[in-house]
Amino acid sequence: MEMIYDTHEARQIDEWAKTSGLPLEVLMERAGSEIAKQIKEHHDADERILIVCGTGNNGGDGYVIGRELIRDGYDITLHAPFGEPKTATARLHTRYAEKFGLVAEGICGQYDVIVDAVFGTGFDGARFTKSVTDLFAWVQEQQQQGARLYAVDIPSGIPTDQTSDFSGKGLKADATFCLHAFKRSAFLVKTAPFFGQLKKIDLGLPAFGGWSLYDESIEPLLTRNPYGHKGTYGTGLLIGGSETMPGSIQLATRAALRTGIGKLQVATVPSAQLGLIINAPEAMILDQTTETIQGIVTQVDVAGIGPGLSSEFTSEWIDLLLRQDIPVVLDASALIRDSYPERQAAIVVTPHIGEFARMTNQTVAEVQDDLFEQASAYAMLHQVIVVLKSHVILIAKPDGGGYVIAGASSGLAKGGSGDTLFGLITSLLGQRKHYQHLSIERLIAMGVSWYAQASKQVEQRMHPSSIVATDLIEQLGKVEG
Ligand SMILES: NC(=O)C1=CN([C@@H]2O[C@H](COP(=O)(O)OP(=O)(O)OC[C@H]3O[C@@H](n4cnc5c(N)ncnc54)[C@H](O)[C@@H]3O)[C@@H](O)[C@H]2O)[C@H](O)CC1
Ligand SMILES: [K+]
Repeated sequence: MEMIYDTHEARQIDEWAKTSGLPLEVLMERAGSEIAKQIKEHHDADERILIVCGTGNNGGDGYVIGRELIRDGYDITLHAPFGEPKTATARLHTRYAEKFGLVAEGICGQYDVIVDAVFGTGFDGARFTKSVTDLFAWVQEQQQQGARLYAVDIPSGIPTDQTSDFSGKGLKADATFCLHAFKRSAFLVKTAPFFGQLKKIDLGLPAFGGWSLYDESIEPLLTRNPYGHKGTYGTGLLIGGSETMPGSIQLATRAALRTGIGKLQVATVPSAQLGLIINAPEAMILDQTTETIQGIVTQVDVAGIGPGLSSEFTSEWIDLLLRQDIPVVLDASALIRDSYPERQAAIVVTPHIGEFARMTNQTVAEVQDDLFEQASAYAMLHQVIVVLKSHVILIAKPDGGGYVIAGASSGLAKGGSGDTLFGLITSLLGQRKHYQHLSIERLIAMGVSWYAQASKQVEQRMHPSSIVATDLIEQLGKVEG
């Protein structure tokens, strides 16, 4: 799994390397030479390559890249618009690069490739001077004339951790070489488009830190125990649906049934019951009353509540579920609590970004700007697992870390997707006994990955605008791991 860092973690790993005996000069050498290698794989020595270097270590990386390329006979111009790098590490590499004939020059004419080594994690957005704006405008002009732009670590002008002060001004790369770990802003809605293709550069450091990009195989979810019976895969209870919103609970039910739960009980209203008889005859149907829920809750392995629900008893039912020693999934209209009881079994909340903004008394923009921190803060404060649905899906763990699942189809940005994901997560948590080797958060991440992969596959046969939740549910069974 690839790590996702904030500025603090990026500094910490540098510090760790230094105190463990590996100086920063070596990391810079690795970063620059690995990036140069990748550039050589895609470009010939006769292409005009410009490397623009800043005054910090990002600029130092640029000098190493330039040195490696010039050594191999590439046509390199190195430009340092704000003067030579000032850090000791970068200066060491500047001096060494000079021995290869690499010195800062002026810019002239059109370039085929531009390497952006101006600002990395040390960029200060509050200091946006005219010379920076002019430099960015010049680079953009070059891009319009056909230059390809590669960013080192982060596209210049882009903040690393959160985007609340982001001016919208920054270089827009075709690809970004992310050093050692991805940075948070590569997954934030305002800044993600600036990164282009993400390429991880291995610096040989150990994995460390809280957040990672979930990219593991979902194979374990698709393998069944040949000696299993329906009891092996748990019994789930879903509570949802109302007379005006009978559809959501049907989608949730069908998604749960398609993702392996052994038995499923669904407490819903009469109009939704009718739909379930036709569309999900495998489910067992219950009345949506306190008495019925009280009776069944002691006999299930997981309970999920919320989709399409509109009842004056919602709060009472949530209390009932939380009193049992089983995982509980809260979605949609069940996302109404501002505190949660201390308990052994997991509590999972699955808000979309709008619901999460309401739950935390913020605007959607405020949440989007600081997505990782917001999700982590809620998970840690309330000791719950947060599945936050945005353009990416974050799974925040109560210990402060989490997983990001990216790459789902844009066709999921519509009604019904959330109900599907809720059904899937509830179903997997009901099968905990079968998946004991996985932590609950990894099980959820794998489930979300299953959902994202299915959505991508549906995209191969229909336009994202046309995809509906039903297509996705059908596809779940066809994903191969
Ligand atoms: N482990 C790793 O990932 C490694 C990363 N490396 C690279 O180091 C940079 C971070 O370096 P740092 O020196 O801390 O900061 P920057 O180079 O990003 O920039 C600081 C530099 O820029 C000046 N500055 C900041 N904001 C502005 C502004 N708005 N206008 C003008 N000037 C500005 C500031 O004064 C400093 O001089 C990381 O991104 C990686 O690329 C290591 O090379 C290897 C290990
Ligand atoms: K950069």
